[in-house]
Amino acid sequence: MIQFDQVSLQYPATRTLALSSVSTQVARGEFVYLIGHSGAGKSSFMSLLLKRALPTSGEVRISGEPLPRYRGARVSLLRRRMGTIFQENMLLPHLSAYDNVAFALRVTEAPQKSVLGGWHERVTAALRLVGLDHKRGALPSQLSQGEQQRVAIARAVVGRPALLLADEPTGNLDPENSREVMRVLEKVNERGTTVLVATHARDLVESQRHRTLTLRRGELVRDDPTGGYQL
Ligand SMILES: Nc1ncnc2c1ncn2[C@@H]1O[C@H](COP(=O)(O)OP(=O)(O)OP(=O)(O)O)[C@@H](O)[C@H]1O
Repeated sequence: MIQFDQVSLQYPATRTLALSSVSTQVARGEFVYLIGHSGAGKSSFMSLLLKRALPTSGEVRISGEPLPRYRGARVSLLRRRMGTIFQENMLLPHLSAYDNVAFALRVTEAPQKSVLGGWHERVTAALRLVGLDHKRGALPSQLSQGEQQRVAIARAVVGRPALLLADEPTGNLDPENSREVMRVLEKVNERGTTVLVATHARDLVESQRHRTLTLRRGELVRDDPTGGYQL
């Protein structure tokens, strides 16, 4: 699903070397944590996958295809095949939980295809997956932080992405809500979506174990298939 081959990323403005010769692969269907101190390069790793940044050297491939070959409309297509979740859930404040999820489907799918696909069923299924169908009419301000983050997950997966990228998805949450969000991400993974989670949440990485990649000052220093939080 993801292949990094000797990937380095240096930001031109500051000349910061955010990633240094990183090589790794993530297979379809895996659940992988990306950990490291602040500034270690986790978000930069994600930015390359979203083609928000280009490697200074080396190659990033998704589904076997080098990312630089993706241009224009194909970049949009690439992003549609990826769901994203960030620390700030960025829900639209004036739309209900249901409409936030439906809106995502509307902007990512061709209209005729969506009609055939049954929007309503898909939005309902996504809200059920995160356990919030009963709150479908609530505005984000009427939901707890944890519930808002679960709506954000529903929005990220309603288009059935092959890959879900989550950058600090539990950053704003208390331990109970954090565990719940991680359980929902595991459910998404069980349905076949490859999940990559960049996180500082030691407790979660320790308790809900998955393969763990550790970055240190831009270098990939550890790849542990059994997981555990060791920086
Ligand atoms: N747009 C940018 N321009 C210049 N330097 C950047 C940019 N984004 C990140 N950096 C630098 O690149 C390095 C890696 O940053 P990155 O955001 O990838 O780390 P991180 O592991 O995600 O950190 P955190 O856990 O704090 O979010 C840091 O030294 C950072 O200051």
